[in-house]
Amino acid sequence: MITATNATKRFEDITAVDHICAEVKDGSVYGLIGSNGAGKSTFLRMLAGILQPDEGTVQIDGEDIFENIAMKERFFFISDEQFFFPNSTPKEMKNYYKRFYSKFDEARYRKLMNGFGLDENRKLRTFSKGMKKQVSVICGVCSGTDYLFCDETFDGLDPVVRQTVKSLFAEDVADRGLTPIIASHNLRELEDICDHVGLLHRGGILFSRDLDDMKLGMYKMQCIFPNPLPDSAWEGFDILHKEQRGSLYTITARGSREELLARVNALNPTFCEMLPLTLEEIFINETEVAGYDVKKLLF
Ligand SMILES: Nc1ncnc2c1ncn2[C@@H]1O[C@H](COP(=O)(O)OP(=O)(O)OP(=O)(O)O)[C@@H](O)[C@H]1O
Repeated sequence: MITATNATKRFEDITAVDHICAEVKDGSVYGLIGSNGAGKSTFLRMLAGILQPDEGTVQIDGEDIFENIAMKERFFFISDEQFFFPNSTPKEMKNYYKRFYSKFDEARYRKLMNGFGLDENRKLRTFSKGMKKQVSVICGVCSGTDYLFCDETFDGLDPVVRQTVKSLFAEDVADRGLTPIIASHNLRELEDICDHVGLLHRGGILFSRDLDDMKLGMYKMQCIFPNPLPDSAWEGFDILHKEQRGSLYTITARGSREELLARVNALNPTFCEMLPLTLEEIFINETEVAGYDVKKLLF
């Protein structure tokens, strides 16, 4: 398990990460969301042992990460600014990682390189940004580490590759309990992969939730009422959001599915359906309730 306790990092007068406390459970997919400059990369660089916290601790299974050689084999960092040796090829990078990561799965590396249509003997400097990211992802998942730290990993990948990469991560989470921590400024990007999201703002974690908990007991309903309803009709509902366009009402409310349906049906709609909530909607609703305007922070 990864634990950050009051982790703080300053660059002269800038506090990039400000007393972060977070726990990342093994086998979960943790999304780290935040606007530009929120501190996501700095936090990941602390997790990867590149930066030493000025205050607090960042630990894996109770052991500090910084300058802990044995710990380095437990994670792979797919940095936003990827590092490859000058003039190297994917094959040379793979051989380097193989020396470093004892569980490196070469057969899988070959399969994935072929699957992605990448030439392992071509110089990486001749690869596109997206192709370089693909090589990093392949090396990352093949390294057999417990943790994968991803900084804007989906940026620059086309939609098909993005989905493939998400599937690869999901496979490893299910098969061998991999724990990816994915930093992104795009909540939508994490919609279908994360089970826990932390919202970082000005170096601090503003909000951190399990998505299952957030989804539980929150529903969106679209209903048509032939006649306008008085506001009093909604009394007794725990409404998070209400929108009316003519006879169409879109309501987001807390409660059990059955209870909400029964209440709405008692108002005699001509039509009513339950719609799935997007991660963005859940987050906006939850943070609004907590007094934050997340739209200003992320969009
Ligand atoms: N090496 C550094 N020297 C000085 N300031 C730094 C350094 N690295 C980061 N910072 C500052 O720390 C703050 C957080 O930066 P960081 O890169 O962690 O944000 P981020 O959330 O990853 O942003 P983005 O989404 O734009 O990549 C910013 O104000 C940034 O200018």
